[in-house]
Amino acid sequence: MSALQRLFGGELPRLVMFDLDGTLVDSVPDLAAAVDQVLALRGRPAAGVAKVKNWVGNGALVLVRRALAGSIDHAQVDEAEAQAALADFMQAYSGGHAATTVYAGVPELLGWLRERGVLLSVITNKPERFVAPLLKEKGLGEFDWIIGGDTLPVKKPDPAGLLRVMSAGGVTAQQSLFVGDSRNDVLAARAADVRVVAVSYGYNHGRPVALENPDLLVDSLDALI
Ligand SMILES: O=C(O)COP(=O)(O)O
Ligand SMILES: [Mg+2]
Repeated sequence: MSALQRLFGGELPRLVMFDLDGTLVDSVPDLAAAVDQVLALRGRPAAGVAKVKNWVGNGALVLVRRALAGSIDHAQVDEAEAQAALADFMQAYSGGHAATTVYAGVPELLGWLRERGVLLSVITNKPERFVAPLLKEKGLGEFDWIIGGDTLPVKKPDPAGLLRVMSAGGVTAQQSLFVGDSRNDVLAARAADVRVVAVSYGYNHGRPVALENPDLLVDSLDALI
């Protein structure tokens, strides 16, 4: 029996919802390049991949606020300045996803779930406009529902995206799984009463995601099959 079936008492979930950045794709190289362009426009030194990796996960506005602050704590950043930087970021990140790569094990799990008729969704805090083009460019195939960070009035850790998708699919929380890399993913899944698998390789603000107490922690997604 697969690890996924073990987690569901011998059955398969009917719906699997995935986080995107740090779970399906390693997108930090392109995110960092866009952040560094925003900083360069302001005459500021580049942040680089290592810092940006710890700043990703709360959406584009928080990412640029952290970049302007130069730290994960962005409380002091002026809102008008942040909005101007966000506009520059959206422009810079539209440059494409050439440096973004799909994590090992992802195509295998997606193919395995599709063969079994499991419903699939992506629920990410990345702005919605970037999501479908990125999934297409990386050959990750069709998902039944995509929710971006600006699709709804709230984003993860709020469970609204998960609730919306489960309702659209006519699927209960018991029949659903969330797969993510960060605290926000675990909190959103818990708030929706959905089981959650975490991947150890992603971005969790510099903190091991095991500390967030997922139901299962895997080093690669093909460990589920
Ligand atoms: O844009 C972000 O903050 C990261 O999004 P994620 O929810 O796909 O990890
Ligand atoms: Mg993530």
